[in-house]
Amino acid sequence: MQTSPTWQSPTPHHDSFWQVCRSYWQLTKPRIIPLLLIETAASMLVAAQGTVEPLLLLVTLLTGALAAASAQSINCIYDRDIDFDMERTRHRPIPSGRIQLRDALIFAVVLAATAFALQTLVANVLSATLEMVGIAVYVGVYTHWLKRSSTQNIVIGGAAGAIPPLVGWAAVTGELSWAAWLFFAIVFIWTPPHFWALALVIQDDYAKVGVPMLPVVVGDEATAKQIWAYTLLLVPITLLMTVPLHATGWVYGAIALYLGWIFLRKAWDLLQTPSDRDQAKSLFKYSILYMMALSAGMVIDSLPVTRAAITALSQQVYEFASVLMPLLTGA
Ligand code: HEM
Ligand SMILES: CC(C)=CCC/C(C)=C/CC/C(C)=C/COP(=O)(O)OP(=O)(O)O
Repeated sequence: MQTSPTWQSPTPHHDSFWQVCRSYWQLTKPRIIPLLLIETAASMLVAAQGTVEPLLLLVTLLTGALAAASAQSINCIYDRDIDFDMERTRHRPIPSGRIQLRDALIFAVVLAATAFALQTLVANVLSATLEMVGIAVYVGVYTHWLKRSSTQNIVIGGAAGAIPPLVGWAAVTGELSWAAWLFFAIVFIWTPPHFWALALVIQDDYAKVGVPMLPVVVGDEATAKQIWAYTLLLVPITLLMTVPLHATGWVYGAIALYLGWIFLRKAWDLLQTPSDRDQAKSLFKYSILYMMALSAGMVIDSLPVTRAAITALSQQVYEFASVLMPLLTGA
């Protein structure tokens, strides 16, 4: 691993117990984890058609959080040099010396081992293994291999963030279906617009430490074009959940279409003014809301109460039509 010449292991701190807990909490980059868990839960509910055993749901979300926290901790160890050099990340626990490398590594290994053991015990070995694959892809493919060497770093490495839906599906069914892989594809295609919108805003930081994030290398306009292309691909892909897969119904289909329309409009606006940072920031924020709402749409759609309401409604429409049609046709 290369470390920049400015980084030196800082003098250890002598913090109180609660300060130490806070530092370990920060090491896990906790603000990103809830969305990964929302994806996992949505996938579980779609797989189980609305009713999941509470213990299975709880344990899968807990182990998912532990695995993601482990992955982020290892990322913080690996990236300590560039994190020290970037304003935005300088105050993270390792660059600021609040957590030592060895302690962070032990913490990450304990989290991963606990996640694997608990998930195998309560769910199954496939979902537990997928969590470990998530860590391996984020650390090995994204952080080590691509982050510092390719503009496609977050496209290929972004596969890590798309693994939670696979974990959720496997936890419920013990296998991976087309619908599980489609949910994976949705997050995979969503990641570039999500991250590049933010990267447009914070590109100077990445440029300073030589990380070749797309806008740093190709500029604002080419990045906005890529964002537009991925968004254009994303919206129809989300609809495949309903037709032809029938993993979700029309309620989700309508929600996906509405959310996708807003995403497309925002990506289009950015394409018109690629260097408008407010536009990029707005798209980044919306991308998070989009993924939350899309997952919520899947959950609402899969609930037994929604399914029952749709069945009752379509029966009413059918009855109404069978009364109306003879009147209209004069039969
Ligand atoms: C390789 C893929 C990804 C990269 C490089 C990336 C990068 C980032 C960065 C740099 C931030 C700003 C965080 C900060 O200021 O410390 C962020 C925010 C965020 N990311 Fe991503 N992200 C990726 C994929 C994902 C995925 C898959 C999810 C979840 C499904 C996700 C969810 C979030 C959320 C919820 C935030 C907002 C956190 C906040 O409240 O500040 N990201 N992302
Ligand atoms: C199933 C499982 C365990 C999945 C884990 C996947 C995972 C942790 C995805 C998170 C992706 C992410 C937020 C990257 C941040 O990039 P960065 O670290 O380069 O950002 P930085 O510039 O803020 O350091």
